[in-house]
Amino acid sequence: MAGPLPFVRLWQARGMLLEDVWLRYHRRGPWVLRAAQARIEPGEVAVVLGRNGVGKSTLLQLAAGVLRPGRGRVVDRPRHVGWVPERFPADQPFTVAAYLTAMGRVAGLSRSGAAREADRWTERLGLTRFRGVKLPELSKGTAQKVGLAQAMLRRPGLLVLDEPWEGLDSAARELVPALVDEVLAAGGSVLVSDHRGETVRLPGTRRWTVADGVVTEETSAGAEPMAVVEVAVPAARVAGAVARLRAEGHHVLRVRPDAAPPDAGSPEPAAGEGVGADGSAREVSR
Ligand SMILES: Nc1ncnc2c1ncn2[C@@H]1O[C@H](COP(=O)(O)OP(=O)(O)OP(=O)(O)O)[C@@H](O)[C@H]1O
Repeated sequence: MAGPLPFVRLWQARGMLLEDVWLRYHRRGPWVLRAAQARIEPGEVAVVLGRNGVGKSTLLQLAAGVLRPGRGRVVDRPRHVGWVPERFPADQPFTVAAYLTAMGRVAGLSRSGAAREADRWTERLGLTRFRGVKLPELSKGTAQKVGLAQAMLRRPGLLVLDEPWEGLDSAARELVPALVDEVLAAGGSVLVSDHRGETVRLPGTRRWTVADGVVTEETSAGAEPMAVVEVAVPAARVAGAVARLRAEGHHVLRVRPDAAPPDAGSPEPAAGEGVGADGSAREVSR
């Protein structure tokens, strides 16, 4: 008998909710957002749309916890949030390696864990030769990559990307969908603003449109009830199976490489089986 089969589970999860959120920058200033209401589920991408200056960045910063609402609240924000601002603040006197290691520590990693993840992401984003370079000396595109790396140091339950393609070279732009996929595959969610239409390359199911202070949400899944399915596939065919599930519109949230399905003898799991009592379920079907 071959080794254990990878194990994929489908579930209905509870997501993050912006509940009646209002924000203005000054006490007597105009409200930038009024009574914003939006939800995102684990394993989903929400694309934030709207014309320049309408409040997309403001909405993303509220979701990320960078800004606090004047009224209303953000419910069930994941513990680890990766925030990539539109412009990485490179005016800090650290080298790339020192900055990323320090950010890993801020994210709660151990000293060795922070150094290891800083190394891993430096390499992954093609920043190795900039390790010893100070942030203010970086080009805008390289600094943006440092911004991406810091957001991924501790795998985020919510990754917030403000115009992530701005300023990146084409090789780095190709990486963005892969990073998004990784966050989704681990059961996280992704919020992304994009005025260039690059999000067609992402498996986006929700659209949050901001206009005149109001957020309107659309989702292709709508309020449809979600089915719970567990799928075991031979290890060598994981990539193809995941690609097919995605192509059919399912959300693949995580592949567990070494778990045996608990009900391998039962081809039709009972309704509701696997729904996240232990929070470990990892795939949504619609
Ligand atoms: N720190 C701030 N202080 C005061 N006003 C601000 C601040 N940040 C943003 N604003 C204002 O809030 C409104 C929304 O700005 P925001 O940056 O959220 O829009 P946006 O849709 O992301 O714009 P863009 O597409 O140009 O990035 C704008 O009128 C902007 O001038």
